[in-house]
Amino acid sequence: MINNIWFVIKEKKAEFIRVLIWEMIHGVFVSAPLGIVMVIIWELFKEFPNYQVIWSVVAMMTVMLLVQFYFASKSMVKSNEFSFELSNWLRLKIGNHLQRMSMGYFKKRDPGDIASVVLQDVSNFENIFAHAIPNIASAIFGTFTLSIFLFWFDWRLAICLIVAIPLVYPLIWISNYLVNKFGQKHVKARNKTGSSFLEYVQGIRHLKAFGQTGARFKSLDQALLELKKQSIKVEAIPGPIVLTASVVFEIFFLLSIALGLYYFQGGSLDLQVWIAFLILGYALYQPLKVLTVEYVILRYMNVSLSRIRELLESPIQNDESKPLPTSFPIEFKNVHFGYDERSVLNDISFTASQNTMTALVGASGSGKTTICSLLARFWDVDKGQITIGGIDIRSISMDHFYQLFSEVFQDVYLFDDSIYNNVKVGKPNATDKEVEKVLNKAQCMEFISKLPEGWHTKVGESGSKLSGGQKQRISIARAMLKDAPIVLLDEATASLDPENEIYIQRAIQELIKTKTVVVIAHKLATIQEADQILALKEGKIAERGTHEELLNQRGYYAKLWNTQQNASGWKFNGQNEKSKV
Ligand SMILES: Nc1ncnc2c1ncn2[C@@H]1O[C@H](COP(=O)(O)OP(=O)(O)OP(=O)(O)O)[C@@H](O)[C@H]1O
Repeated sequence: MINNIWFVIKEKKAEFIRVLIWEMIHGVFVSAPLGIVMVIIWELFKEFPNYQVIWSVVAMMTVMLLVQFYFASKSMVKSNEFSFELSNWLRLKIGNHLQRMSMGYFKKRDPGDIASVVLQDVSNFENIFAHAIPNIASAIFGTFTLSIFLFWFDWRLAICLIVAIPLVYPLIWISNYLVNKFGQKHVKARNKTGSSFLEYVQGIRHLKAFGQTGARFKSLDQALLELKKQSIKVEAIPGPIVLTASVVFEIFFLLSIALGLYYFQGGSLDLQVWIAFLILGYALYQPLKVLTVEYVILRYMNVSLSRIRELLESPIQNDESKPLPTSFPIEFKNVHFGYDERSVLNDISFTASQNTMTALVGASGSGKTTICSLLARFWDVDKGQITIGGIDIRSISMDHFYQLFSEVFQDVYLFDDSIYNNVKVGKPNATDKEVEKVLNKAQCMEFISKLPEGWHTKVGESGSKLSGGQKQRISIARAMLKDAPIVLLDEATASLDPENEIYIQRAIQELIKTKTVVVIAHKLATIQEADQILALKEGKIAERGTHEELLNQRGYYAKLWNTQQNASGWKFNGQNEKSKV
């Protein structure tokens, strides 16, 4: 557990130790007045009490109480500030780490689970530093201070009280085991509920359409029931442990009373010392009870710490800073790649010269998207190499790497913000003039002028207030503003009506001027002008050349072309029959 804490906060150790020192001092000042008050009892038991001494002790205690108040408020503020700052810092650290991980990680791990680490586990982590550790530090030092007084008064009775502490250890061991076991199950149930909710809410439109809301709700209901069951179990663990620990402490307190009586009757213990033990002995166990509860909580939080650590230890993509490319031809050299065990790309080699257009075509599943994903480093190649300007893309730092690309995908992602701000994502310091220019070039002004607030109109979540074609044009404007030397286009016009398609084709022509372009196109008619066309078949390049060259080969590409030409004659006339237009 300590290992996990140290690992997660390694850059913040010094601050943590400073906060801990405040807590320790606080713990000492909570217990010290109790020991000092015994001096009054001592004095009162004397035949001629010195009231001067008693007044001095009262004055001293007043000062100590003020100091205690000062340290209590200081340590509370400091530990809260530190924990909030720490959780904020940790979320950024995780975000930064996630950014540098390959897409493979996100495909394998449930996004709801990742969100749960960032939100729930980091909240638990915050509680460790805001409550658990401060309480534990203060309890340990409080107990330590009282123990010093007890040993000073009478070591025999002090040992009798202290001996209870190691006896509670087996309980701690059991709690470790139980909390680990049930804590993991609880976290699993919590994640499952989160994911089920997410899936339910995201898919509610489709569930309604297919009349499946009831069936899906059942699985959500089951997840909630499981969470309830695991929550009860995890909540129930501290109860018996804390209770048993309390019983052990009470027993040893009673034993110390009996032992004190025995020594008192035997004449080896003064009455005032015995009274001191009756008071301080009881007080000694109070912080220890707090300690037991907090320790069990801390063990549970350790499940969260392990999850945070596991995420932070997941490998990131190598991004050593080597020389940056100064020209932008792309080269695939004998690239092999598979998502899992199954090979998807086999020995892919091609060069896309600077400022030329390379089109990827082929049947569904032939590997077109995978080639673009490897080029954009969503994944890294298994074998072979991809270079830009002669430099292996794995050795370009991620920050620089993403500046090399503009991507226009079919699946456009827009932020729930204004059109203006969505476009400015491409270049945050762009002037209004630049934004206007790209919106014009991307054929957006025509529909923006009809919106109530022009380019300040909010687009809704994921651009829900705009049509597919409008969203795509905005994403093209964003890519234009970024003005990156390489453009990746993925089926940008696949599902558009003819009018939108014309607008988008115009916008794309503007975007790709003087760029190195790699385009995935299902509509072969749109890439007839490409400098080279790679026809992919089952993860291999079956043919390559210009449109004319490939048609003349009368091979795979020519077949695809002919099929599409024929398919363009499909007409829906009510009975799904084929007829030439
Ligand atoms: N994330 C993934 N995990 C596992 N397999 C995948 C993943 N993405 C794609 N595949 C598989 O890799 C193969 C190539 O897929 P890819 O998406 O590159 O094909 P594509 O030519 O772009 O297809 P489409 O034209 O339908 O988009 C397919 O068999 C697909 O099932």
